[in-house]
Amino acid sequence: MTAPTIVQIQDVSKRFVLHKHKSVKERIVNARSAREHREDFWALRDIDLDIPIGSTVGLVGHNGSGKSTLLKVIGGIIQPTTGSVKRRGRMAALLELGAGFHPDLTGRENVYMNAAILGLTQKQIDTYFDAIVDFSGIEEFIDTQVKFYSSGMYVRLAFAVAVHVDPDLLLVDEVLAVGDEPFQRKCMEKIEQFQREGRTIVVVSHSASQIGRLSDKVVVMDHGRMIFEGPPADGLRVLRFGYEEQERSQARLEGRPVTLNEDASILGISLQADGGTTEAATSGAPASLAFDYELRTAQSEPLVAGIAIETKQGEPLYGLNSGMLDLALPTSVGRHSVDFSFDSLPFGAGAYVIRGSLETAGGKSLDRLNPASEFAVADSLPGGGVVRMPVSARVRD
Ligand SMILES: Nc1ncnc2c1ncn2[C@@H]1O[C@H](COP(=O)(O)OP(=O)(O)OP(=O)(O)O)[C@@H](O)[C@H]1O
Repeated sequence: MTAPTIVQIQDVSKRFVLHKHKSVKERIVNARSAREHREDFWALRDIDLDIPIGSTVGLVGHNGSGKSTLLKVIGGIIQPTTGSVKRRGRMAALLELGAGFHPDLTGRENVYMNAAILGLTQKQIDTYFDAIVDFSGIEEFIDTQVKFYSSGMYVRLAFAVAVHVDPDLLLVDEVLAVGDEPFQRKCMEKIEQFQREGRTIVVVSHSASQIGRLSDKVVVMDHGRMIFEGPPADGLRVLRFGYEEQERSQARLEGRPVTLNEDASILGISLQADGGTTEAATSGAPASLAFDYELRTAQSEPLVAGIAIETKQGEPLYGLNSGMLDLALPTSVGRHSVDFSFDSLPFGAGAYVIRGSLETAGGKSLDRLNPASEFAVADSLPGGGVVRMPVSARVRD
């Protein structure tokens, strides 16, 4: 059974018309036809997306890929050129700086105006007002016109209003990055509270760790198109390495047919412990990574095998290649294996992803496997965080 949706986006595209002014010279030369040049620009193309009630969706993508436009379309702040958006429930949106507040009004007046726009009655706003100001931490400036606010103060107040109007759907666009560290933490805690309360959140962020930590689902935008929708770890990998690479590696892991590079391919990279391949390791115990590759053409240049270990959210933890160890790899046709051995696995309890690359010493990529495999670590050493170190302690005095 699929969860009921709070937002349904069907076949949405958004076109902007760009007005390109000709250069002065062109205008003089073609004085009579000196009208400006209009050009269509599609910021969103063919978007279909259902957002289930109670989910947190992270919108990611490179600059200009259409994340903010999609968020504004979801929020009804801009209308799509084609397609439809259905939304239910009360919505609060924290979009780019400058949207929402009137510069000439004071913080207090803006809180009242903003909360009223979001559907609160005068009485409800009176009830929430102190909590809003308290959360924002800017009570000293509440009677100052917001045009004199710093961007951090502005975001503090806007976020405080957004989270106190009891929204079913909260839209957040990057603005959290503006606040200082303690305020960001406070916002994250509030967002986590919203998640526990079953509210729906759509967040645009360039911070992979924020997206990885918050989202149940990631949508990757690329040139106005949605190129991926799925688990955050996979989405973040698509963002970093591209859709093609993620798809290819996934297909290879699942044994689906893919066209391999003619010359060489990585057959697999797996964790070895207690004499066999495993997906379960123990922190502090010895472990090794077996890197298996096949050459179909003999290589004239030396080869370099690279491995990387990351968290499931794609945060890099460790990288190594055979070149750093001055290890000469076989370059003849056939299957070869390299073992990277570690005396003690330094990771804490959690799930980790291995990826790898095979290239020539001159930097030509022969193959990449990303992800190559995953493993889970169980703790045996005391400590917290991602890293575990053998430790002892004694009282000196
Ligand atoms: N009002 C507008 N008129 C014309 N073009 C626009 C308008 N709004 C956005 N665009 C264009 O649409 C594209 C997508 O913009 P959008 O702000 O959605 O990207 P984004 O993925 O949020 O980028 P960023 O990470 O840089 O914030 C950009 O090329 C942008 O210049």
